[in-house]
Amino acid sequence: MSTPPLVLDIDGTLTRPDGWGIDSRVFDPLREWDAPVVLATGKAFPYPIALCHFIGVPELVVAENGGIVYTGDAVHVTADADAARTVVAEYRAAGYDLGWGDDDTVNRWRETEVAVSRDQPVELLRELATAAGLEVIDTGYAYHVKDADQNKGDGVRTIADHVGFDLADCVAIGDSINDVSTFEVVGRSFAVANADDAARVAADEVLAEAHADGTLTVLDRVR
Ligand SMILES: O=C(O)COP(=O)(O)O
Ligand SMILES: [Mg+2]
Repeated sequence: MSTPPLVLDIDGTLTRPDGWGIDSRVFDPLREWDAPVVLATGKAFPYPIALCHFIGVPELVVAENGGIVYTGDAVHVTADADAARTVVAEYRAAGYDLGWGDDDTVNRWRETEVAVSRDQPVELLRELATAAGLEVIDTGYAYHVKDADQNKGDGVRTIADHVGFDLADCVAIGDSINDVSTFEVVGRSFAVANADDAARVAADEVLAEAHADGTLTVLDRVR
């Protein structure tokens, strides 16, 4: 059997056992992976691009939960942030804050949604988002105010079509609700042990190992 293309979430999936920072053990196996490696994340576009660059693999990226898709030769923008920015402005006007400090590097380059820190109260945010026809998803790393149509799975499909690999051959690994749409489009899906309930239910298999330990286990098994 040939090496399968990979679709990898970042936070919770490539992270160290404490949940923060990339586990350096993933760098070499990914750089040497003999098939496409797609990073599919909720983070803003520059983060997964930089990670591909520093791993040393071609840039194939789904960012902002599917709002931005990079096929290696074209950027596809599938959503816009106007409605989410309005919701967040209302949230602020009610006395709340996004929780990232003045410079807000979490949202500075974000084009199609807005992320709010999980240490901020979510009830009013959800209410305002629902009233605007948007949703709030909790990835375990941030609340994302976004268009409900925007998802990672559609972005993965766009990349597979452009690059020319078969989704049925792909192996995906993830940890949260924003990976469910990815799990639905690929051939085989794995949730790491730290995954939330939505990811556990959607995955073909829930791993015994957490974070990068789980991901490294899968890489060993499917290589
Ligand atoms: O941006 C987040 O909240 C989580 O990022 P992830 O999709 O790479 O886990
Ligand atoms: Mg994640």
